[in-house]
Amino acid sequence: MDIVFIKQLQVDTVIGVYDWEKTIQQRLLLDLELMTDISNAAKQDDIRQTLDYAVIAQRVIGLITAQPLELIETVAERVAQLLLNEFATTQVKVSVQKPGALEQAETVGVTIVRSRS
Ligand SMILES: Nc1nc2c(c(=O)[nH]1)N=C([C@H](O)[C@@H](O)CO)CN2
Repeated sequence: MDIVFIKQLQVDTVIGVYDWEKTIQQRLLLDLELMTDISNAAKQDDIRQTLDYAVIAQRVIGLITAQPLELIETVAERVAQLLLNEFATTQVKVSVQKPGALEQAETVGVTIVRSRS
């Protein structure tokens, strides 16, 4: 199986558990991997036969910025379900980092893998 991926997608949004976080935007960084078969697209050099990463990026940014959320876990799960529901992929890996969250760490985050059931 092949993979279409996006690394370090920057999304500025309202995210966090604490009251002070609900009035500011913070940056999330997303790594997305979508399992798919790219062989036909490659053979025919045809964007219509693969997953367009530009379309995926815009859709994911739209989803995340649509409403405030508390947990990065919720972001990861919602993004995974969107990718499985709207794009031709059987399995996705979604990592969400919140680099500003911990002063003592470069970054924090979660990674999930979800498959079409
Ligand atoms: N597992 C998680 N732990 C924490 C989260 C989270 O989303 N998932 N969020 C926070 C706060 O919002 C924090 O980022 C504020 O700096 C704390 N722990």
